[in-house]
Amino acid sequence: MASAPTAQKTFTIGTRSSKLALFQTEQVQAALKKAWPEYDFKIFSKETAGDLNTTIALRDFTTKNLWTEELEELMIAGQVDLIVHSLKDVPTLLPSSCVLGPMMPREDNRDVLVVKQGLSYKSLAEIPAGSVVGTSSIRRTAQLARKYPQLKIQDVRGNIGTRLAKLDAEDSPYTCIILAAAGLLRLELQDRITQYLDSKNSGMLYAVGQGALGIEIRKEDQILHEMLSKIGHQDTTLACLAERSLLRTLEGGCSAPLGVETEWVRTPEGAKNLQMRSVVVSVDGKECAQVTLDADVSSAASAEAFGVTVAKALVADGAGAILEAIQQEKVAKENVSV
Ligand SMILES: NCc1[nH]cc(CCC(=O)O)c1CC(=O)O
Repeated sequence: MASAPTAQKTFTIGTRSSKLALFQTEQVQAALKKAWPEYDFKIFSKETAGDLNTTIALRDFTTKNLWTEELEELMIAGQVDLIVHSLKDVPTLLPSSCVLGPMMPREDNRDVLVVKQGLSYKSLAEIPAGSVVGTSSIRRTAQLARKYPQLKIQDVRGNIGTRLAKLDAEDSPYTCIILAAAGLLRLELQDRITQYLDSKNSGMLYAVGQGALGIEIRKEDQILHEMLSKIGHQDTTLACLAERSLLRTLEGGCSAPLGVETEWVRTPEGAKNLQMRSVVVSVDGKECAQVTLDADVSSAASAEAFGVTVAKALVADGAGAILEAIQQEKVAKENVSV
């Protein structure tokens, strides 16, 4: 019998208290319990600043750590041992004493179209010109403006249930909204998915880390690192590290209009490579930089290096100017609102 790595018997998992966050955390709890039955894993949930603020568009927040900071403080203080996040919401730079552990298999990474109840459109291409699409994501807004300029875009905030209710309300301005497949699938709302969006059928790429869970631990916590390795999935971890390295290198943070699509592909020589499609689009959809590359990625270091390579290629294709323009507009806005 393998020897137990620690005398600690109970581990506390921190999470936001939204339905989706709790559901995801219960999945991690169950996987850990199965892999390490001799230990107990209890859940501590907390509403974060991000949950409490549902009126302001996300991109207008100046602090990037809306969803993560308060839980990180509790972990650094030792009150929780690990934190389960939607990886998409985890900033690319973590506090120096925190790291992400090995990642569990990723859920579907794509965005999806959800059409208002009672309407029969089957795809983005079928939505009539002038219809309103609900999204508060600058990435979705920019890509829609580029590929579907005939559609109007309007903010829709709140958790998944709230957004669906806003879509379906009788006096709703929206014909459809765009959401991540993962959240709907985890909440067993797959019936609401009208169309899965990808590079081939709609040209819509997803957010860095989308569909994956980020499990954050204290950097020195070798024991939890070892425990998480047992439930981790190398292909997911490496793809997500590469995506996050790309975003970090572009320095766009969560408000960058960056879309990605990673996939493990066979090279003509039979090797397994990580392929990354990536796009940076200006908010009005008029400028666009895009790059597709693949590389032999077999370690965290090579995943990070690949992300940097893709970032440099995107900048060479014009991404730098697009991001700079967005940054300048943001600074101008902040000055006005003071
Ligand atoms: N930004 C909010 C958010 N963060 C994580 C998810 C769920 C899907 C995931 O795990 O990526 C969502 C909702 C959405 O974008 O539709």
